[in-house]
Amino acid sequence: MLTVGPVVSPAVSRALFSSRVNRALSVSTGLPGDTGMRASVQGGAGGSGAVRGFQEIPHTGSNGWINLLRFWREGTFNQLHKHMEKTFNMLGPIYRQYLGSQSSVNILLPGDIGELFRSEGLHPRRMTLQPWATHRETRKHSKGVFLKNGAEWRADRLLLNREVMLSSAVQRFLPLLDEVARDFCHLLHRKIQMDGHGENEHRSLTLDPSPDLFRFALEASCYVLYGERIGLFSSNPSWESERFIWAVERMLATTPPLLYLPPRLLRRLHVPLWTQHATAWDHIFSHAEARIQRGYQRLQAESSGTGRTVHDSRGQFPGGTGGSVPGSGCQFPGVLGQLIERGELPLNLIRANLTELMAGGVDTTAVPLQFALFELARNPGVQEKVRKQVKDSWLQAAGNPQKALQGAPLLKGTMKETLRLYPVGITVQRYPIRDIVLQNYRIPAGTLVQACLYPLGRSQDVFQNPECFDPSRWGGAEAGRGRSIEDSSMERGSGAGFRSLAFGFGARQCVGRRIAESEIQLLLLHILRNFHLEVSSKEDINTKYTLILQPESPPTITFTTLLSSNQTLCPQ
Ligand code: HEM
Repeated sequence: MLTVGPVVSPAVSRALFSSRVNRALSVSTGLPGDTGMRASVQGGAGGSGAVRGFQEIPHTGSNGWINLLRFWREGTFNQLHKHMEKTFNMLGPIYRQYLGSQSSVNILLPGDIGELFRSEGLHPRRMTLQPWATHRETRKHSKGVFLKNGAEWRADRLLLNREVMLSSAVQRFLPLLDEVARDFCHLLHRKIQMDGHGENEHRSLTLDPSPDLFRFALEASCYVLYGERIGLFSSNPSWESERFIWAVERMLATTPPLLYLPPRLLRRLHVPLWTQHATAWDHIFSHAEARIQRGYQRLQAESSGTGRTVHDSRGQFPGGTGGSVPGSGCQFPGVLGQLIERGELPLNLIRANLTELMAGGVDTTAVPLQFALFELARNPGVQEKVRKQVKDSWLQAAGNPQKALQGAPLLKGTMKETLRLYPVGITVQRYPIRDIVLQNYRIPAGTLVQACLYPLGRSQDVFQNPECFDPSRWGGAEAGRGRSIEDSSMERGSGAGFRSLAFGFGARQCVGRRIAESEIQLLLLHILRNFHLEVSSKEDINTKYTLILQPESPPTITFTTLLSSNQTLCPQ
């Protein structure tokens, strides 16, 4: 459903855009195009469906198409996070955003966000990424949990949770991720030995670690999903994996501008943006398909002679013979093996979900690692504090990765602090299933509401000294050393549990959360044990939004060795 507004010249619309509240032009009838639902109009000027008395929620211009044109012309799409922050500063903690055919209510305060999540219902819904859905429909691919809704979503999700979210699952994959994180450090040691300078024990090398971080994330994902290493740290990593990393980046970068336009029309018109988007997805699917086939065949080969049966009554991978047993039981066969073995999820859905996990699992972990290394490098005091805890914990844990992480809560604090300042997804969205009241405005059920994480993480109303990178604000400094700096404000404000939301919330939160948390923390743990980090400039890093938040140009870091490569191998 479109938002209807009067036609105005660009100059006039620009002026209106920057005005505080544009009530004069608001003749909006409208509701979220995305839901296809029309929530009841509650009255008030413009009838946008959310009223306090007869006031409309503040907004920055009610014609979504004019706003869209302006965003396009001014290049706002890749600065959407900054645009949101500015708009909150201008209009207060709630505003309505009209963009193309979509309208959303944007909020920022933890108390309001808590209220939103309390009304998400049994089958929470996010904004549909229509370009992704259109790609699946045109190529006749099944959808995975990211794109499904309702009871269908829940059924798949419960099966996936068992393989990747439960603590028993984490125990299975943690050693694999630990192995990949150590290998990353060996690779870095080799590079420093070859190309670095300085004394034997303390050699340094300045480099952009991003390409290796992306390889790390893909290697780690594949190990967990397929139970198999793919050799990305070897001297000649496979070309198809490099292409996969490139394809995920293209797919993400082409998504935001397509979100507000009708993808089916763009497809029919062969608009280049759509073609690029669809081609990127095709690469992602063919890479995932090849991996799944290989994994399946390997599982069959490994299982021959064991006498257990695969539950294959609900479908078969083309080319697979079916009926054999994956895994001998003593080795983790990867999420793929586990799902096949259980036989509860049809094979087309295993394929759909593993492809989503692959696509969702690389940039989302590599990018926060870029930011975390940068922040640790430009805050040497923080770096030392975290390193000290890590080293003590590592000694205590005697090489057990789970114990090592438990004993170093500042690592978790580092990850949370990184995601506070640089949330991968700049918003989390929900459609409340009942009317809710936020800031005294009534929001009808079915309205798209966005919790805006980037402005939230940088808000002085929510965090003390938000500009400071301080992992101990989340607790975890040495025991008995007093309270974290957030303690007092947590008690003061409402919604204390809704400040750290980078992985979303509740039943629909990120299904890859445990994988990502383990990957990020283990890599930081091994890097801090092995290397000292420095940056040449302490200037803030510029960021861009390409569906996820990324550095505009990847930070360059100087790594200096603290341990020799041999010492990394030893548990202590
Ligand atoms: C730091 C890393 C990551 C962050 C910050 C992140 C963030 C998010 C967020 C905010 C959501 C939406 C949650 C909600 O609506 O409440 C989400 C969903 C999802 N994420 Fe992640 N993610 C990360 C890593 C991963 C990884 C490693 C994978 C795959 C292995 C993954 C796969 C998914 C999938 C499939 C969904 C959809 C879940 C559903 O709708 O049921 N993510 N993620």
